[in-house]
Amino acid sequence: MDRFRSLKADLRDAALATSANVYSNQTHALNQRRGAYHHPTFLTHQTARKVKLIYMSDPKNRLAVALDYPDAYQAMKLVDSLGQTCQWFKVGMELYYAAGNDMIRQLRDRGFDVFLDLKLHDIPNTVAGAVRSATKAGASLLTIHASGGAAMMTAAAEAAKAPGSPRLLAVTVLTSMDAAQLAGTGITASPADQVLRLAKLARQSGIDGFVCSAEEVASVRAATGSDALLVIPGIRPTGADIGDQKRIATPTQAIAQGASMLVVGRPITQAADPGAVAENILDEIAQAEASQRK
Ligand SMILES: O=c1ccn([C@@H]2O[C@H](COP(=O)(O)O)[C@@H](O)[C@H]2O)c(=O)[nH]1
Repeated sequence: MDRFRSLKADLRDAALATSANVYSNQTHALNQRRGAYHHPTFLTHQTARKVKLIYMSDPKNRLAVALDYPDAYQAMKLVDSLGQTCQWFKVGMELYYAAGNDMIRQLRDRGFDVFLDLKLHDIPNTVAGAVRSATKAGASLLTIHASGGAAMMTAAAEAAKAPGSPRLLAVTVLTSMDAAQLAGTGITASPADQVLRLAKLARQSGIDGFVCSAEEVASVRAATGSDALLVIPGIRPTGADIGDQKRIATPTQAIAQGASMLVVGRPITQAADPGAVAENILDEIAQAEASQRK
């Protein structure tokens, strides 16, 4: 019995590590050539007692830096200051509306992966078209709002079946909202219940990536499976300014709860030494990951 429990835990950890590594058709070959990330390496040792899965995952694939800047110059200044410390950059509305696809191209030309956080929320036909346009832009991840409903998410998922499409992430309840703010929009469910409801709806609509806070990640993981990509903003290293975020966690807490990838903006971008903060977060991710494997 113990043998099976241990194997199950190994498989769960391995699946978790796999889900943290997001492959897009467009960037996969390039990344492999560059060795920019290590796919989880599975070495199967058949021993008399059990099958052991050993894997390596790269913490760099579990951190996306939010480039919330008003122009490409400031964004690239931060990117360049980080050198090769980080692999994933998130381009949100502020930067995309100012710099457009050229911003994505610049990041990709430097070998980085792009998470396009546009939080699409419109009628199904319009969102499907936006997914097709974002595919041409070259992002690896793209967000839509789960509150757009099942028909909208199904249309987005259909559009994202085209080769080279980004993997879709359904944003559940924004991490800047608490129960009172949610109630103000007419939703009387707790953030935890509403997140779970929307994640299940997204899953049924063909979406297998979700954005929620660390407070809900364990229940979303349980409901959506080990292959789901759970992306968590509202990350605040100990002592960092909370700002407008409400449902927050440290990197260690988020990984321990089952996050696949963390999104961190201001704690890195507003720091006196962004590279040092990013490295500390990557260390925290590596340590949290290691203690999960114990
Ligand atoms: O629920 C959500 C969804 C997206 N975000 C985005 O993540 C970053 C967080 O930035 P910080 O500076 O670390 O707060 C930002 O780009 C948001 O648009 C989120 O915070 N919550």
